[in-house]
Amino acid sequence: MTRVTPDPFDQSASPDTVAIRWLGHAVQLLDQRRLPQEEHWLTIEGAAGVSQAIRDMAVRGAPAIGISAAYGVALAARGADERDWRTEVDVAIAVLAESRPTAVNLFWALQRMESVLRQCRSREDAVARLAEEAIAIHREDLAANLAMADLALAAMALDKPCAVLTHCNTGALATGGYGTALGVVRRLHEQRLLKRVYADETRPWLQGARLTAWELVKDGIPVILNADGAAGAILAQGDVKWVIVGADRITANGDVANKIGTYGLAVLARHHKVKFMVVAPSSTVDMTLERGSDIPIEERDGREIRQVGGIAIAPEKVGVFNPVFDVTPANLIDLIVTERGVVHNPEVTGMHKLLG
Ligand SMILES: CSC[C@H]1O[C@H](OP(=O)(O)O)[C@H](O)[C@@H]1O
Repeated sequence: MTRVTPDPFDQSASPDTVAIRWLGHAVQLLDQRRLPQEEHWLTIEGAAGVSQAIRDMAVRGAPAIGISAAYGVALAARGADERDWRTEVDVAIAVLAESRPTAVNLFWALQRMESVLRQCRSREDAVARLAEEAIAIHREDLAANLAMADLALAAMALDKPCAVLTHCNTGALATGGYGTALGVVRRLHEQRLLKRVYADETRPWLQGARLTAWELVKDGIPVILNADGAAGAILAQGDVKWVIVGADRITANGDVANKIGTYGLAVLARHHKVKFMVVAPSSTVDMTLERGSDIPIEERDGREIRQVGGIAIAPEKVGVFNPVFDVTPANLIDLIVTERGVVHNPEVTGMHKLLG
């Protein structure tokens, strides 16, 4: 099936879900805290607002965080004083870097923006060039997702439709469009190779229930929502052939930080002889860190566990442990797919052969 690359900047040309829009003077973010009840767009005109939106998870998902931060830097140049513009943009980059610690795409995007900033000779120049760079980061992410979907399907070499299971939300909402792991699910569906996708609800923030289910139902892709605790029983049934997830940071040895619960899923997949695939752009690979234990893991407020939708489901005073990512060791992963190529059995070569 031929696919026309959707343009995230041309809403009329693309029927696909879009979560980030660049207006030139502002960035618009589809507020993911309010989905699926409401499609509410935030219009943000400065870097501090973008940083807050990332922190509060109005925008989330590793690539989407990086893209938003890049637009935040572009906005900082626009709003800067003629005399102090360089210092003001530097401060904005520092503020954005504090937003969330785990997804390396944030730091990767800020580094790209910083190196363009270093080449700018005037505020006017910076306004134009930083916006161009942010748009390039956005477009490249969408292109990477489409390329990864092709590479993943080739590696899966399916001769008949299969069921898969996914965790969290790795779709258009989490990326520059189309999705990473969910992009592979979309492509399987387009190629009539998807029986159904099981979507873990993904406690505590419910990215699976609120976002993945919303995206897939909207696009007519057969999805079954399940409690996270049901994943083992689903894999035991033998219907699911692949677990497909995204990533927030992949270290040089092929370890993968992803949404909390991913590690348990990988253990279950190995036990049930189900293949385990990670799909992430090269902007998620951090070759400066050797292993997963080096990755800073974000812990969020205990209210995310004690409450659901603002309603208490546990005693207010109970102690809570709320790490929002875990690390899956390379030896539990069968395949890592990036837009630059595929790594089979990453425990053997790590990411060195592909990106070293
Ligand atoms: C396409 S990567 C999405 C990635 O982001 C998620 O985390 P969060 O919702 O906290 O930003 C999760 O780890 C996903 O795999």
